[in-house]
Amino acid sequence: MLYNRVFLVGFMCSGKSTVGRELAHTLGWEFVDVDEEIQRQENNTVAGIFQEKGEAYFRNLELQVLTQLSQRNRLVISTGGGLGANPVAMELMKNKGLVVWLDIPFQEFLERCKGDENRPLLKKSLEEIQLIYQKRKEVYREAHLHLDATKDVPSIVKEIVGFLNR
Ligand SMILES: Nc1ncnc2c1ncn2[C@@H]1O[C@H](COP(=O)(O)OP(=O)(O)OP(=O)(O)O)[C@@H](O)[C@H]1O
Ligand SMILES: O=C(O)C1=C[C@@H](O)[C@@H](O)[C@H](O)C1
Ligand SMILES: [Mg+2]
Repeated sequence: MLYNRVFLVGFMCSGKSTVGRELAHTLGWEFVDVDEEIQRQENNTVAGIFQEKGEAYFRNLELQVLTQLSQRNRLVISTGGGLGANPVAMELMKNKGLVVWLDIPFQEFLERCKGDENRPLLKKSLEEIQLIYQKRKEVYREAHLHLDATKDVPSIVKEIVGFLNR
């Protein structure tokens, strides 16, 4: 296989954590979710880190954790919604593995994500979130593989495995 790592990127609630876990299981690889790894290292929630240390601190930590993880092999890495939209992170991921964009329409994001207390960005107005959604696509679209993430999880996993084995 050409790749040792798969990075999943996409907007909030596109399914990065859900698909990542299933994909790792199918490949027999390890799975790490960057948000969960940060929460473990900081012994705090994402919302708590944003509140107590600020967003810039969180964004810097995301990049550090991604760099550490990019040195491990046979690993599926689910990124946070903002990390995959950082051009520096995108460049790093593309050099280190297969980058997959899980793409969902804005409406689907609203339905899946509404009411989630642990996502600080959801405190912004709908107009602001929609702008962030549009802007992030400019970076997400640099991924190697662009998938319709409204499909069911097993179909998405199958597409990624098919691409890895092509
Ligand atoms: N393909 C899918 N079809 C239907 N529901 C899905 C699908 N993938 C994920 N979901 C659901 O959408 C919600 C968000 O999924 P998940 O937490 O995996 O997204 P995420 O991309 O990791 O979000 P975040 O950016 O906040 O980390 C969950 O309730 C999950 O069960
Ligand atoms: O879209 C974002 O900017 C974020 C998404 C989540 O995965 C977390 O990383 C955090 O809530 C920020
Ligand atoms: Mg997640």
